Amino acid sequence: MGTSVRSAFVRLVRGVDDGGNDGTDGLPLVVGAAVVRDGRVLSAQRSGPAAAAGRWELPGGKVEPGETPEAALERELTEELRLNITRVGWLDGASPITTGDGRRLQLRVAVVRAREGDPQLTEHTATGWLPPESLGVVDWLEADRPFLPQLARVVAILGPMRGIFFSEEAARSVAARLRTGGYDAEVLRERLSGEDDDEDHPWAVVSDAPELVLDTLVDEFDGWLDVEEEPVAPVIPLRLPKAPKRPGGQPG
Ligand SMILES: Nc1nc2c([nH]c(=O)n2[C@H]2C[C@H](O)[C@@H](COP(=O)(O)OP(=O)(O)OP(=O)(O)O)O2)c(=O)[nH]1
Repeated sequence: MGTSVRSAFVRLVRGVDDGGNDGTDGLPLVVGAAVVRDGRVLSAQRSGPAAAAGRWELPGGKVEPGETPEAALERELTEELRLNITRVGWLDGASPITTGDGRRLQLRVAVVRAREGDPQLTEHTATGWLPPESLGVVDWLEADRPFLPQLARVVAILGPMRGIFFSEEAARSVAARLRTGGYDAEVLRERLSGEDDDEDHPWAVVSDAPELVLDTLVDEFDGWLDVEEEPVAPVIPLRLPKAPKRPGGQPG
């Protein structure tokens, strides 16, 4: 990608970050992971402090000084639940948090995949996998609630494939075209602010459209298809009989 395109992208992302009117500007960041597996979202029940104990959250925690939000997510998910994650994209928006001792923070949420293995409890008292239509059944921390409608839509359509674009405009145009064609489509932001790295993907369109449809739009809007690798099931050797089976073993 050329420098001018990249810096335009960086400005674009920063502009979106700065332009928010949700009162979260500049507040220290807490990142939460919506781990999605088999169409369900992992929720985790807090063990403390007293005011939050028993309530549900997206596993994660505070971003440490000098740490990227992505690294913080990976660290927290390993520490708290022993899960190795890959990131799918950041949901839009940030939500203000006021802690029990009066500190103000902001919550951002990423949709992630966990490689393999079940979550192991180290800090939480329980975990549960919620289908998108039942996200509201648990008692979420306040800051998580604004994300639930968006999260439900993304989970409902999250397939193994998505289109990636370097401009928000392209991603939103593709999503609009898909919706016009009768498909569901959501735009996810791939990172919080412009880090200059060719490997980083700025905007993703998640849709239930068939590959051919998404592929055509990806070509037209100068993006590419990102195919999520599905875990490969282990091959269990079949135990085949060595001879034809006949009742009583008699020749037929
Ligand atoms: N992890 C997480 N914290 C959330 C969510 N929603 C929400 O309001 N919070 C609040 C609870 C806490 O006040 C704060 C995050 O604190 P934490 O205790 O999880 O963070 P941490 O692991 O970095 O903790 P610490 O040991 O540094 O205190 O954000 C959420 O979905 N996930």
